[in-house]
Amino acid sequence: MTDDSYPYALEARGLGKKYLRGLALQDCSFRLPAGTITALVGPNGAGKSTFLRIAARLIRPSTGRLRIFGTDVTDAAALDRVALVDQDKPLYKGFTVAETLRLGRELNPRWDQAAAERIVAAGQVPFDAKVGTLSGGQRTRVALALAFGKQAELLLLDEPMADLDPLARHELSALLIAEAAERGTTVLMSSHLVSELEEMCDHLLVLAGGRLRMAGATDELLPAHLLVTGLADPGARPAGDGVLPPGFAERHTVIDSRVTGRQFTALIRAGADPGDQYNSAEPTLEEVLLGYLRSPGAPSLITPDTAVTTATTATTAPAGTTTTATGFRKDHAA
Ligand SMILES: Nc1ncnc2c1ncn2[C@@H]1O[C@H](COP(=O)(O)OP(=O)(O)OP(=O)(O)O)[C@@H](O)[C@H]1O
Repeated sequence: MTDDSYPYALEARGLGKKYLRGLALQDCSFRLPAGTITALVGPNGAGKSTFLRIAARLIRPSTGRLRIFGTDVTDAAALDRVALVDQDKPLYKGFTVAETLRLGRELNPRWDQAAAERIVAAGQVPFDAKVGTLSGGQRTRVALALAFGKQAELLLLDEPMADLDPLARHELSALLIAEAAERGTTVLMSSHLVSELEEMCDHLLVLAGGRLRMAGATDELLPAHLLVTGLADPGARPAGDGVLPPGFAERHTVIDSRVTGRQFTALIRAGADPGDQYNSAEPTLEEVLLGYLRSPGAPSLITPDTAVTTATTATTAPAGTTTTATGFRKDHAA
């Protein structure tokens, strides 16, 4: 179960990954409090799967460090505490569902057979069916059953609901939240389905172009922004800051702006009052996410509970080397 004495499930400092084709992740620094359910959001190719695969020890970071409940990810001890449900859901096609769960039981000393069976049974997946004959959604269910059976403290889910029908998605999300809440499991899940994220997640991590754009609790991030609408500058081009009234971009940190007809809409950081001549309201999660996804160059926002001090973010480890937690622990122990 979760180590109550260690407050952070994940702590990344200057984390980066370089593939032969280029950088997939660069200089990511943040921490996620234990017990949170976090949405990992970003456009295609943003680096989400790369981050999840580093956290699951499937690939090594090229730079920086990642700690899992205080243990460096390069330490094999971190593996017992983490389960990843990968986009590809690699399972043995020739095994039946029951044999797959038996394998899980034999490989994991803390195996919870009842939890694993509950997840399979809720989808009426036959225990004697071969995995290779299951639909994509049924395979997802078996992969989630394996992850929950393992009783991992940190559950990493890479687009877990993508191939589920809406009913199954709804039922499985509820089951997942209930199971996670009962055990205090920390969940980090990537998804493109904002409605699903809104229901399930209390924290957000937004990546774009391999860089961290936003991190924090949703109930802090949303009030940190305002969605402002008003009359667009009539002489302006219909794109970018040009649509905004004169001086607006100088007075506010503008994340994204658009024009529809004669109206502009701007997502800005809350702070200076935009004034009575505009309508302003707290944006929804979808409006904030769309704003950051549309404007990858916008200034990033990392809330204090997810920020790490920058003193050691420059620490790097060459690809393929084993890092130790020593300096990191010193700076970071709560
Ligand atoms: N094994 C690999 N070798 C080379 N490049 C890779 C590899 N895996 C990923 N990449 C590249 O790294 C970048 C990030 O990929 P990643 O799969 O992490 O993105 P993602 O955010 O999960 O995207 P999606 O939403 O499409 O799943 C992409 O440009 C991708 O092409």
